[in-house]
Amino acid sequence: MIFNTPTIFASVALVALIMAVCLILVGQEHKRDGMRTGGAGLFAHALAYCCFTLYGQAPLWLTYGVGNTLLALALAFYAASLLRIHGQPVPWSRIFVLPVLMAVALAALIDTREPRMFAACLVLILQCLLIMAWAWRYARHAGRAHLLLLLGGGITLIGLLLRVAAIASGAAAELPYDVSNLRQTVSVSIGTVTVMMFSLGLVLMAKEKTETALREMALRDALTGIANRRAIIEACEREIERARRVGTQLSIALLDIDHFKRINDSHGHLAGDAVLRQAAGLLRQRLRQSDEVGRYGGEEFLVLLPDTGRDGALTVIDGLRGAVAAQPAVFGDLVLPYRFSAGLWCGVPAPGDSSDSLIAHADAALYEVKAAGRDGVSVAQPRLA
Ligand SMILES: Nc1nc2c(ncn2[C@@H]2O[C@H](COP(=O)(O)OP(=O)(O)OP(=O)(O)O)[C@@H](O)[C@H]2O)c(=O)[nH]1
Repeated sequence: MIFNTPTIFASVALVALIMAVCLILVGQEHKRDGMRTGGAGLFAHALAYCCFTLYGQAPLWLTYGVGNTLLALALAFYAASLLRIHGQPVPWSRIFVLPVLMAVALAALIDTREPRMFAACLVLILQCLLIMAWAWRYARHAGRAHLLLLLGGGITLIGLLLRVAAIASGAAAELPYDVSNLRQTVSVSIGTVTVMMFSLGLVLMAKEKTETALREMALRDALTGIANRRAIIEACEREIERARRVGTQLSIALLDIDHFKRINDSHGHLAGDAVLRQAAGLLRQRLRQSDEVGRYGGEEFLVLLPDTGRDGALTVIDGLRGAVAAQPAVFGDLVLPYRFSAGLWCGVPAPGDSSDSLIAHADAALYEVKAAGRDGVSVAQPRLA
């Protein structure tokens, strides 16, 4: 089916304009999430296609030169939007090199036919490749929205390569923007795919990014930055299940800072917060990557030591106690020494064991240490077979 080429240009321009207005309106609320930048790209896209619509009725420098430069500008904004959505700094001067190159090349080659067409396609191809590379690099871990950019970029690339092939094979005369034939219908309709897939891809990417950030926030303790109670209990369930399945040892340690209330009462809540932050940082720093630590309660931390039996766990806890003694917390000019007590459960989880029951054993051991004067470790008694 062959469509009238200027009509396709006008339709794409209208779609791009509507979507630009939507994104710019939505982006007002969240200035840094890349929506307004994406909207600016769509606006440039719409203007570019308006220029193409006028082909044959207005000067070539406007319909071809400005039109293609606006299209390059649109792709530059899409690339910038992608970076903004993923919290990356936008290298504005480098991003605009390709649109500037397009403007300069078309100014120099506007009176030629094949060279100017080649130059325009080449710059757009480079920009598509850049968007695809950045979508792959920055977005693939957040979800699947990057696939839309990869697909949209890929289809646009195919369209551009078909144009290059047509120009190279001497068919450039069939490609002016006011000629309607099958080749033009296919090639120009691809512009619709670019607009739809890039804009939808960017919006979904922003959504995925926000969801990832919310998920992270829901599992982090705001004060210390380590896992919160919910996250560490989930991790505990996972480790219990894994240790039971594989039949390996697991140690669960409940650490509680001694007389923490006194720190708050003597130096204020902010000093207490500084102690909690320092303790959390120290635990994270001293433990292995495969170990897990989370804030279980006010001044209580839960530590999971996979593949670690009683002796190993006692060595780890002694190491932590030594580190805490050697590195008191600091709050302004204040040096705040602190100690902690630890209750441990160690063993291979049995079928009925859950995080609740094993943490309760560690808690009972911790209670013994507190009752015996604090600043020590106790291991829950192994269950009788
Ligand atoms: N600064 C600060 N204090 C907190 C936070 N969460 C809980 N606390 C305080 O931690 C204190 C815990 O007090 P207790 O449960 O009596 O424990 P403790 O003083 O450490 O006594 P022992 O555990 O028996 O050694 C309370 O005063 C809580 O207000 C927090 O996020 N920041």
